[in-house]
Amino acid sequence: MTVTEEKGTISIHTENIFPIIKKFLYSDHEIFLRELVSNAIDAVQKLKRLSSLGEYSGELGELKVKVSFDEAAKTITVSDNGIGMTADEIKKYINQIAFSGAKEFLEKYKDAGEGNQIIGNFGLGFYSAFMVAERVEIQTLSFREGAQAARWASEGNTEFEITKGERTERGTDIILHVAEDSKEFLDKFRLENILKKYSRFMPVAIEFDGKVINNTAPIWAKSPNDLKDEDYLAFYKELYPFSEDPLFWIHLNVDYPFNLTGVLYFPKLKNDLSLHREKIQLYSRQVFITDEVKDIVPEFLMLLHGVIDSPDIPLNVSRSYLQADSNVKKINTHITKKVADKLSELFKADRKGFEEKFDDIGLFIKYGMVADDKFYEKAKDFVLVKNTDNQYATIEEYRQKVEPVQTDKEGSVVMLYTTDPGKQDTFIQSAKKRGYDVLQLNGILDSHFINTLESKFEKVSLKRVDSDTIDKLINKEETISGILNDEEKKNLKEWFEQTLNDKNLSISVSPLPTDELPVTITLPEFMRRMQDMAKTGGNPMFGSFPTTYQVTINENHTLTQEILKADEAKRGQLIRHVYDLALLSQNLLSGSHLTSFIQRTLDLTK
Ligand SMILES: Nc1ncnc2c1ncn2[C@@H]1O[C@H](COP(=O)(O)OP(=O)(O)OP(=O)(O)O)[C@@H](O)[C@H]1O
Repeated sequence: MTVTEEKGTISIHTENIFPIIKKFLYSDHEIFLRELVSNAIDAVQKLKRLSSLGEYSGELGELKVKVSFDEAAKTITVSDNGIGMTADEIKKYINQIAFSGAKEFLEKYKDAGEGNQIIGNFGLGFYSAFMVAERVEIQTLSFREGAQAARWASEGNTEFEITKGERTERGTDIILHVAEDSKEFLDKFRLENILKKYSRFMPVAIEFDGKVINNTAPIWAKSPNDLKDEDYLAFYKELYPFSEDPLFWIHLNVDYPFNLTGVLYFPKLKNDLSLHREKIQLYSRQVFITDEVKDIVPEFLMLLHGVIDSPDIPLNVSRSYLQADSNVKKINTHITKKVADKLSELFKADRKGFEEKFDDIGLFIKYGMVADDKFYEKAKDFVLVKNTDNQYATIEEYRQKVEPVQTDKEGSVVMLYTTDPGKQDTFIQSAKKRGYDVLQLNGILDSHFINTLESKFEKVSLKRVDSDTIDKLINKEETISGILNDEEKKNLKEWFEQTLNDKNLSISVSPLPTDELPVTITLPEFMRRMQDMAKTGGNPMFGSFPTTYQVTINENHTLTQEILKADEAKRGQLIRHVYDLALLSQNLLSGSHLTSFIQRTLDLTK
C-alpha cells in the first residue's frame, strides 16, 4: 500500500458543475462545515465499530473532531482521528463517490427545471467544500496496518493530484483554502455559530477554539427509562432558553418500519399561534438539518416544540416530492397517533390534571380535530368543553347531560354557547332560567371547531345564546300563547319600523315569556357564522353581505301594553326606550344613542 504519485481527471462529463452548484446553493454556503464535520464524525464512528467488531486492535485514543482556522494562511481545517483513507480509497471515495454526488445534484437540478425550488440542504457531502474553497487538500493516514499517508488536492474542477502525505497519526485533515469571496468564514464567531447550529448534538466531541462545542448525548438519543422529568425540562431550556416550562412531552422512539427518535414538547399555547410555529428542529443522526419542518410535520403539530431525528426523511429532494414521500407520510401518521395516545393517556390517568391544563392544550387539540380526521377520531373522546360555571365535560358527557332539557322538536340536541359571557349575559341568564346550560366557546378556532362537531355528531347542533329569542333558540313543541290580536300586532310592527327607521332591522312581534325583555335583538346563527368564517379564512364574500338583525317585540310584556295604550309622543319615546334596553343588554349602546338614553331615563323618572 504505497502511494504512487498521480495526476488524473475525475470522470464526470460535465466540466462546469461547480459554478452551477455554487450559484444555486448560494444562501446555504455555510453547510460545507456541517458536511465536513459529519464526514469526520462518520470516520470516527466507523473506527469505533471496527474496533468493537475486533477488526481494529490498535488504540482508539480520545476520539474527536477538531475544527480550526488560520486567518493569515486563509485556511479552515477539519481534522479527525477516525479511519483515514489510503490513496486507493481516496480515488474510490473522493474521486468517484464525492464527485458523483455533485453530478447527481446537477441532474436533479436539471429535472426540477428552472422555477422549481431545490431544497437547500441537499447532501452534497465532501464536494460542498468547494462552495467556499478555491482549493481543497486532504491529508490522511488510514487505520490499516502499514498504510502510507496520502495527500489529495483539487481546485474543484475535474482535475486532482495525489501525492505522498504528511500525516503521522491515524485520521484525516480536510484543509480548505478559502476563496476570496468566502473570507467571511475565516472568523471565530462565524465558525462557532455554524458549528453550534448544525453540530450542537453530533455524537462525537467537536473541539473548536480550545473547547468542546457539542453535547454528544442529547436526551432523544437516550432511552426514556433512563430519563427523569428534570432531564426533559433541562433539555427544553437548552433548546429554548427563554421559554416557559412546557406542559408535558412525548419521547418518540421507533425502529420499524422507519427510524425515528425525538422529543416533542407541548408548550403553553397563547392565542397568537404564529408565536409557536417553526420551533421543531429536524435532525438526521444527530446532525441538524432544518427547523423548517413545514412539509414534514402536519400543520397542527407544528405548534409543538422539540426535536425529531430520522435518517429516513429524504432531504435531497424538492418540497412537493417530500409531501408525497411514503416515509414522510408514515412518520406523520405515527407522530399524530403518538400525540393523540399521549393526550388520551393523560386524560385517563389524571382527569383533574387534564382539566387544569385544558385551557393551554385545548387550542392544540381543537386544531388537530379540525385539521386531521384520524386525530379527530381519537380526540373526540378526550376533548373538553367548559360551561359558564367552569365545569368541564367531554362532548359525549355533555350531550347526555343536556339532552333531557335541550332537545328540540326535531330530536336534535341543541348546545348553546357564548363567545363573550360578559356581553351576552342577559341571554345567558335567560337560558339558565329555562334550565339550559351554556358553553364557553371563545377561542380563536372555535368557530371551526363548532362546524367540525356538527358535521361529526349526528343530531347535535350548536347555537350561540344570543342568536335567537329564547323560545326559538331551542325550538320545542310547546307554544307560548300571545295576548295581542292581529290588528294590534300589525300596528306595533309599523310603529317600530317608523320610529327606528333602519332597513337593516327585521322587526316581528312574538309571544315570549313575560320575564323576557320587551324587545330582543338577535343576529341569526347562520349569518354570524358566515361572518366569522370570512374572518378566519373562509369565503370572504360572506363577510360583505349586509347584516340583518332580528328585532323581536315581546307581545306579552307589560311595557308592550303600555306602548299600545300610549299617545303618539309617549309611544315614540317608549319604543326608543325598549329598543335601547335591548341594545344595552348586549353592550351595543354607545355614543349619542347612549346619551339620549340616559336623558330619556332621567325624564321618565321625573
Ligand atoms: N474525514 C474522512 N475520513 C474518512 N473518509 C472520508 C472522510 N471524508 C470523506 N470520506 C470518504 O469519502 C466519501 C464521500 O464523502 P461524501 O461526503 O461526498 O459522501 P457521503 O458522506 O458518502 O454522503 P453524504 O455526504 O452525501 O451523506 C465518504 O463516504 C467517505 O468514505
